[in-house]
Amino acid sequence: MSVKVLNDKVILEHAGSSVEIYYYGATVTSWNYRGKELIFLSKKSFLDGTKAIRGGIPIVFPQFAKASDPSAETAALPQHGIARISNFELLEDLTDSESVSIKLGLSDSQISESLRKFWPKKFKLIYTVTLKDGALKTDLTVKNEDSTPFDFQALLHVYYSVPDISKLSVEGLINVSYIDKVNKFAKSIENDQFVKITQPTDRIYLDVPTETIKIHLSEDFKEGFTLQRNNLKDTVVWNPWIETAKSLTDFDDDEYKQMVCVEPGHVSDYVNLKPGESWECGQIIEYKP
Ligand SMILES: O=P(O)(O)OC[C@H]1O[C@H](O)[C@H](O)[C@@H](O)[C@@H]1O
Repeated sequence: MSVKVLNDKVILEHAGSSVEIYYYGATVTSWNYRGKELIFLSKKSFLDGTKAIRGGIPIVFPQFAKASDPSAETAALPQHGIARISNFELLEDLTDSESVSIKLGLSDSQISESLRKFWPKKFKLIYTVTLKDGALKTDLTVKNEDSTPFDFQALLHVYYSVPDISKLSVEGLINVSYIDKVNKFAKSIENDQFVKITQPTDRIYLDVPTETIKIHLSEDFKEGFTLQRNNLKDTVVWNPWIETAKSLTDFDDDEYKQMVCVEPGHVSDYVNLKPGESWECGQIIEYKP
């Protein structure tokens, strides 16, 4: 069990597994389970802090996508906000017999002037990443350190590594309403118990009541993940598929076959946080080999 602190990232090791977290965006870029990589990271991703990391688990805050309402407080921010393109600092590491974890922090004083002017709020983020045997837990706390309330959205943009997209299915979304971003933002209801990805997919599932979402990697449902969400009511499912993959400069043309994003978030409206108050959310991902 150990925590290795390097110049650009921290590596957690526990029971033959490891997790890598870059300071840039506090982005988890790898979860290696006893020799097997479980998290997708594009081979064309930038890792030098010049662009958001393409893959891993970027943190979306305080705005998901671009704000649709031009009067939103976060409307001037770039796509997916500030967190994924800012350098977090290591606050502490904590280990016990069952897990190893670190806390990373980001305050408004640590973000660039050019970003701060788009959202001039005083805030603090604390992000805790915990590795257990077969489980990865990530928790985010948002603190309002300003003198007035502010609005925000938050999402944990997990890119799962998928051996073969044609065998993948996501379970736990049946009967849930969703906004279909690839169909002019039309609202639909999910009819499938096992959602397959066979085309460009970009859906915001709203107010998902399911306690555990399952991501099946194999058709016999043996290998896969279970996802438990804390205080994240919505879930985005994204795969760019062929044409969008080709248009992304930091994503290889064929990589859409090896990934799926299942992203718990609070994105269908805003959280309004009062001065001095904190808001917490998180996820626990368990891997079943
Ligand atoms: O290309 P990015 O800014 O990293 O966004 C990647 C994707 O994130 C989310 O899944 C959104 O729902 C998609 O619309 C978006 O394309």
